[in-house]
Amino acid sequence: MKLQEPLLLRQHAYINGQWCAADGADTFAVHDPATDQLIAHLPLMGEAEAMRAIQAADAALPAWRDLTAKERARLLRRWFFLLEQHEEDLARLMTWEQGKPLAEARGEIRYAASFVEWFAEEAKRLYGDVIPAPRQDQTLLVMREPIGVCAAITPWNFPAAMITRKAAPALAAGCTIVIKPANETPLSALALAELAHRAGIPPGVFNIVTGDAQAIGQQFSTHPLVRKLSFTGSTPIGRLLMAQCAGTIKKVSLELGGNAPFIVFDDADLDAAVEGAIQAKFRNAGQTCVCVNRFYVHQSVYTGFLERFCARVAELRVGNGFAEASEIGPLISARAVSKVQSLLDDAVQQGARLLTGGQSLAAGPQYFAPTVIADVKPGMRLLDEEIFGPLAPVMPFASDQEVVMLANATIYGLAAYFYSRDISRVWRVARQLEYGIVGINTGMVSNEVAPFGGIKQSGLGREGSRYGIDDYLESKYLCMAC
Ligand SMILES: NC(=O)C1=CN([C@@H]2O[C@H](COP(=O)(O)OP(=O)(O)OC[C@H]3O[C@@H](n4cnc5c(N)ncnc54)[C@H](OP(=O)(O)O)[C@@H]3O)[C@@H](O)[C@H]2O)C=CC1
Ligand SMILES: O=C(O)CCCC(=O)O
Repeated sequence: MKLQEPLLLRQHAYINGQWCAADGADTFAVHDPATDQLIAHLPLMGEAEAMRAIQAADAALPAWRDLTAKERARLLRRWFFLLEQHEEDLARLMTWEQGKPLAEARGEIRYAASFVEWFAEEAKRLYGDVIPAPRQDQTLLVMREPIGVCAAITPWNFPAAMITRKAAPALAAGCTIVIKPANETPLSALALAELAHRAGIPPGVFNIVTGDAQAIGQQFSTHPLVRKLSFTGSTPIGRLLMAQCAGTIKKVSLELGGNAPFIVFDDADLDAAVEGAIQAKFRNAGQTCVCVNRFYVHQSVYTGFLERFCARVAELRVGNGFAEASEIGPLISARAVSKVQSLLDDAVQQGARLLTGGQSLAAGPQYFAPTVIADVKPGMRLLDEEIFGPLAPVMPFASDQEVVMLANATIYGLAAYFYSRDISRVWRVARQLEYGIVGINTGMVSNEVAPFGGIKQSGLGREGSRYGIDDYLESKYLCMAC
C-alpha cells in the first residue's frame, strides 16, 4: 500500500507508548476483503499482554487525570488536527482492510475525527452541581470525576469511528483506555495510535492490544483495575461481556445489533423516501447497525415505491473500494456473504419475490449484489435476524396502528426511520416507536453532536453528543458542614 506517510502502516500493538510484538512472537493475518490478498501480520496477543496494557493504563492514570481539562483538550485537539491532516492515508488503509469505497472511508475518517474535536471541547465543560441543602449548616456539592481505566472492544464495520467515539470521551474525562480492535481491521486502529503518539498523548493513556478476542476480552471484563467496558458488536458477544463484567461490577456501555424498520406512509414524498432508503440500507454495503433491516410500505404506494426503489438499487455500482466509481464494496468475509445468502434463500423459499439482485458477482466471491425482495411475510428469518448486508426486504401494510406494532415487534431498539408529510402523524409515530434513534424523512442520522444508542437488547448508554461523556464519569457528592 502506497501511503504519503508510510509509518501509518503499523504491524505491532501499541502498549505504554511502545510498539510491541506478542510475548510468543505469534501473529495473525489480515486480508483485503476485496481480493483476499494478505495485507499484514499482527501480534496475536492474549491475557498476559492485555494485563500489561491494563497495568500501563493504571500507571498513567494519575498524571493524566491531574492535567487540567484545558491541557487534555489541547492534546486531543492536536490529535484531531493530525487525523484531518492524514485523512487520505487513513482512508486508504481503511478501504484496504475493510473494503468500503474510498469516498465512504474518507467520510468515516472525518466522522472519527469529529468525535475527537467534539470531546476536546466537552472536556472543558464537565460542570458539577451545587444542591440547595435541606439544613442551614450544610453545603452540598456534586463533582464529576473520571471513572478510571476503561476498556473498549470495537468492530470491523467502522474501524476508526468506533474507536474515537469511545476513546475521545474517555480521554477528555481524564480516563485512560485499553482497546482491542476487530481482527479484520486492526491497521486503522494502529494508525490512530501512531497519530495519538505524535500528538503527545502520554504513554499508557491510549493502548491498542491486538489478538485473541476471547483471552483479551476476558482480561478486559474481569480485571479489577478496569472500571468500565465499552463494546460495539453483536448482541451475543455483548451479553457475554456484560455477564463477565458482573463479577467486578464494571460500568458497561453496549452498542449492539439492530433490526431497523423503515416505514413509508401513504403521504410520503416517494422520491425522497427512495433516496433515504438507499442511504439507510446500503451505507457500508448494509453492514451498519443502524442499516434498515425491514421496509414497510403503505399498500396504496407499495408498487410505486418498489418500482422507483428497484430502479435506483439496480444502478448502484459494486466494485473494489479503490475504484472511485464504486458505491458498494465487498462484504467483510465469506461468512458474511453466506449469512446474507441463507437469509435470502429462506425468504424466497417461503414465497418472497426477488425483484433485483440476488446473484453472485464476477467482481469476486465476497461481493453480494444489492438485492430487493418483495412480499416478505412473518416467519421469514430476516425479519428477526440482523441481515448486515445489501439485501432489502419489503412488505406492505394497511394502517398506522398495524405498522407501529410490527415495527416494535423485535428484541432490538436501535434505529427506526419513517417518511410522512402529515405533521400530527409524524409526532404520534415518533413517540410510539420504541427506538433510541428515529430518522424522520431522512435516512442519515449519525453525527458527533447527537446521542447514538439503543434501547431493549440493542444496548446500554449513548455515544457522541454531550451525553456521550457521562459513562466515563462518576458523580462524587460532597456534604460539608459549615
Ligand atoms: N453493532 C454493530 O455495529 C455490529 C454488529 N455486528 C453483528 O454481529 C454479526 C457478527 O459479526 P462479528 O464480527 O462476528 O461480531 P462480534 O460481536 O463477534 O465482533 C465484534 C468485536 O468483538 C470481538 N469479540 C468476538 N468474540 C469476543 C469474545 N468472546 N470476547 C471479547 N470480544 C470478542 C471481536 O474480535 P475479533 O474480531 O477478534 O473476533 C470484535 O472486536 C454481524 O453480522 C452483525 O450482525 C457485528 C459488528 C458490528
Ligand atoms: O455500530 C455501528 O454499526 C457503527 C455505527 C455507525 C454510525 O455511527 O452510524
